Amino acid sequence: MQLTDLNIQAGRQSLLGDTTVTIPGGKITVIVGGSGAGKSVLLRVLAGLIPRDGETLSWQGQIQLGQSKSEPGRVPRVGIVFQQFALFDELSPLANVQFGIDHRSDPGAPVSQDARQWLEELGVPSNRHVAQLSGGQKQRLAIARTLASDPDILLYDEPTSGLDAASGRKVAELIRQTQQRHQRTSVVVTHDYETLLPIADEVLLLDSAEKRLVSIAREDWSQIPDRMKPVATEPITTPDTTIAASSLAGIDRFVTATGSALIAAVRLPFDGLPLFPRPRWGIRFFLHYLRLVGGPSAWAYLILAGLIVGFTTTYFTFRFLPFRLYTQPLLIDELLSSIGFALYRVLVPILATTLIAARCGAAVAADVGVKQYGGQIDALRTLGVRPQVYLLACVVMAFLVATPVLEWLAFTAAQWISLATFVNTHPDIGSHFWEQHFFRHLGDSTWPKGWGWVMLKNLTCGVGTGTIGYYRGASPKHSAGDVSNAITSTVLWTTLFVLVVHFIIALFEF
Ligand SMILES: Nc1ncnc2c1ncn2[C@@H]1O[C@H](COP(=O)(O)OP(=O)(O)OP(=O)(O)O)[C@@H](O)[C@H]1O
Repeated sequence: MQLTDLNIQAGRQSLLGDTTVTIPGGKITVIVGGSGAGKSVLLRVLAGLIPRDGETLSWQGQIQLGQSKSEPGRVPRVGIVFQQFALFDELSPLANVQFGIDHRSDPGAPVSQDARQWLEELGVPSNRHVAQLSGGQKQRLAIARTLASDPDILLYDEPTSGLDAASGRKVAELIRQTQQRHQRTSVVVTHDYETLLPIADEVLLLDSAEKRLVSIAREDWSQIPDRMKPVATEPITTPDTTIAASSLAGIDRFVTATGSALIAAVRLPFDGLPLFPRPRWGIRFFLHYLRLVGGPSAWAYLILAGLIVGFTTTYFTFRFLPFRLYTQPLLIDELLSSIGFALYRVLVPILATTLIAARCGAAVAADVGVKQYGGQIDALRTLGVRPQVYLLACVVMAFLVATPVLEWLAFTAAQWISLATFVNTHPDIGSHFWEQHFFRHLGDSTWPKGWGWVMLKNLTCGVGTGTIGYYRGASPKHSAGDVSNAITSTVLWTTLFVLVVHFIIALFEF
């Protein structure tokens, strides 16, 4: 791997200036440096996770990754073992590794070993949930998943951090063994030089005073502790949120930062392509989001909402009718058909889509936000998967299916309670009269007149809610507070979006 004139900035602070260095292929290079020197940022630049013109982090220069070992013309795959592991928590250890295998750099190449063999090789129990694994086991699982995806270059970010000395040595040994067995170019960044220098073929020091990567000859390794100095940080400038309208990256950043449903909707067909590199993972993610958006807890919400609106409209319309004794016999059929019309075309759609926007939008923002904060979205990228393909496309499809179903549940409940209320308050008239008139303005009770308008509202609100939730969740997250802010702003934006959609559609509908 060849780095030429590499410059990296974090805000106004320069982390690396005009650095030219070669990282030897097929060997372990350990990059050491003081805390805050920029080791993790450098690794993320090498992994392709930081755009050149990022908001707070940016870089210039050339990074030549060399040749792919399996296919000389192809850009080499860079795999990364993240400091915080970035495992898919909702999947089992076995499924985490299987995901790596299914998205390996060369899908046509034979699989060297199956997921169970990878877990056995790296000593990870397969019968436990990811959350129940120890730090060392998670670290080994992260290594297994990355190796299973068959990268050409393997990056390790602080692989021994958070481990005791004995576990740290085991992980170091494991890196050495896997290197010998699988012959990958490996780059390890660490400040734990005592544990990791013994496995190094080459050592580079990220010299924070010189802002350079300096190669340290083996005979000088003993001087490393003295040359590693913690770095005084400069304040990070507030990002300039100006939209670079001309560049797609600028649009991407704007959409991610604001969850702008309109722009996202225009981009949606492009974001979703190619649809699912591996269909079975697409179906798995789709079912995950379908459960999240349209699962039984959502049914309870919508049925309850339908019951409330169906009861109040039917009961109070007749209860507070002026001069009821005289007017009711004249108006009762008209009122019933108006109630049916208002419930079907306006009240239930608004109530249902607003509830879906708040509840399901927040659920998606939380799910995607945690994936962003926990590094799972970056992990997807380094496994060669565009997160929009599995996450955004599946979120939107889940909303397309769930929104009409939830709205139908709410309307069925509203219809049922309206009938029950009417029969109870007008026992002498009965249910047949209700049935005749409730649907009078709607025609058929199975495909009522105007179902196309209702569907348009449902689908527009569903797609908008899903995209806003996704993009708010996927915006950069530096703390748990950012996840919480994304959820709050999703609720604000999705409910506003839904109300605006209803207002605009109503202008054409009536
Ligand atoms: N997303 C970001 N936006 C702005 N600045 C950042 C960002 N991430 C890191 N930095 C800054 O870049 C500098 C280097 O951070 P980095 O995490 O790479 O340090 P490190 O060498 O890995 O340190 P440590 O060993 O303590 O983990 C720090 O000053 C940090 O504040």
